[in-house]
Amino acid sequence: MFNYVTAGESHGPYLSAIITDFPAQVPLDQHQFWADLQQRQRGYGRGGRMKIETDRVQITSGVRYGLTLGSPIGLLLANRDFANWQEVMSVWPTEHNDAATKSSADRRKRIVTQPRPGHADLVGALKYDHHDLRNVLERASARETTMRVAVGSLCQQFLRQFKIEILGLVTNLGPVDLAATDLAAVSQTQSQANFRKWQQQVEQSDLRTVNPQTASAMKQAIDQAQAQRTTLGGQFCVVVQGLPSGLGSYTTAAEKIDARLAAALTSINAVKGVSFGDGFALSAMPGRATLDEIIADPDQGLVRNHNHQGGLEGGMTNGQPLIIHGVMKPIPTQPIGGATVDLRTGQAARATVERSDVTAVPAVSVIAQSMVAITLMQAFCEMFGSDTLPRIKRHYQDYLQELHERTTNY
Ligand SMILES: Cc1cc2nc3c(=O)[nH]c(=O)nc-3n(C[C@H](O)[C@H](O)[C@H](O)COP(=O)(O)O)c2cc1C
Ligand SMILES: C=C(O[C@@H]1CC(C(=O)O)=C[C@@H](OP(=O)(O)O)[C@H]1O)C(=O)O
Repeated sequence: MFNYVTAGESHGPYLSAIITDFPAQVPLDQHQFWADLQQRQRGYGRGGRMKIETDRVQITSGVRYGLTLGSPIGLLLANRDFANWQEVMSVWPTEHNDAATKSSADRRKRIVTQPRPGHADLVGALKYDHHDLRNVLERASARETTMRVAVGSLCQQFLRQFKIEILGLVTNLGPVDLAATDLAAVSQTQSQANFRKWQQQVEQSDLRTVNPQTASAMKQAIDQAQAQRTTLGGQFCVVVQGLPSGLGSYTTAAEKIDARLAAALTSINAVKGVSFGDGFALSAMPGRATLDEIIADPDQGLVRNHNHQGGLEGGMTNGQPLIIHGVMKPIPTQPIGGATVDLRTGQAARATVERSDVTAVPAVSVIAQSMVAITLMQAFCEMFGSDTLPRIKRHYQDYLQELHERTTNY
């Protein structure tokens, strides 16, 4: 089955990934690949690290002359910041990595013993018996999501072959909301050309949102948070157009596509909640107002009068646009540090503070878009095969034809 694994520490020499069972004969566009990676880097409110890095991930195997081969696809990216961390992040022993605990030596080695609340530091150190918390935080960092966006970009290029388009956008940042009508304009877009326009608008906005006034209010909120030496969270929405009905399955818990999407999105650092369609608002609605009623259309087959369920029924896509909402907590690292305990002494301390973002909600909307692409491609290949693109296309066309006949000929 199509799958992937990533490796790499935030300030280590490289990030890498291996994708297995990506179908053969899929044309890939290198510029689109890099443009998707750039989207993750450019959001307003990020810290200094994004100025150091240029995430031009290299494809090292599995692709020849722009076409996938069906063999494992290797991805590799050198961390530019490693140049400043060669000693600290050395793979092999160096003269400084003995057990010395003098504070000046610690500073040189950047040993971390004061766990930051809101991070993996404390639990990770106890679980894996690390005494330098850097052994935890380097891998727990969201730097790893670079590789997920790289994998997701290839998945989006595959899905585009089937006219499936995905867009992640920011719908809230701290105190500022995108108006529900603005979001509805995106999620209810009918034509592919218009959806493409929304995609372009989001990609050009450094807040990754669709209303310039909202974007500028969000920027002000970020500037204010920075001036107040704190951070902000927010919300995002991922909209998918052009999906067939039937991805996922009601038959087993593991196959339910809503469960798989929720797992994929909550696997992103700092994402604390996910909902579908009208989501939490459904609880306040009378049941009769929540139905996406079924109507027979002589040309299109069976259509719906609403999309309260966000394109999902019974753990399967139902052919309506997929609408997923997610929430990101505020960046946990605070410039003033949080109260903690030094694990070396047991004394109260302030958490270690390293350079940090003020917010990363625009980046999260890109990562979420990628995770949705990965999850949908997995379900798609389970249903239609994963050997070659032309064969998958034939299976897909057969299925669409079958659905059309079944829902237009009575
Ligand atoms: C794109 C992105 C950038 C992030 N940048 C930072 C950061 O600069 N500083 C920080 O403390 N946390 C940052 N985080 C959040 C932490 O990675 C995350 O909160 C932490 O690993 C703990 O995971 P959890 O919040 O899922 O429990 C970022 C997350 C994402 C997705
Ligand atoms: C490196 C990235 O994000 C990082 C995610 C992150 C964290 O704790 O998650 C902390 C910061 O790391 P640093 O201390 O190196 O600046 C962010 O910059 C990235 O998104 O590529």
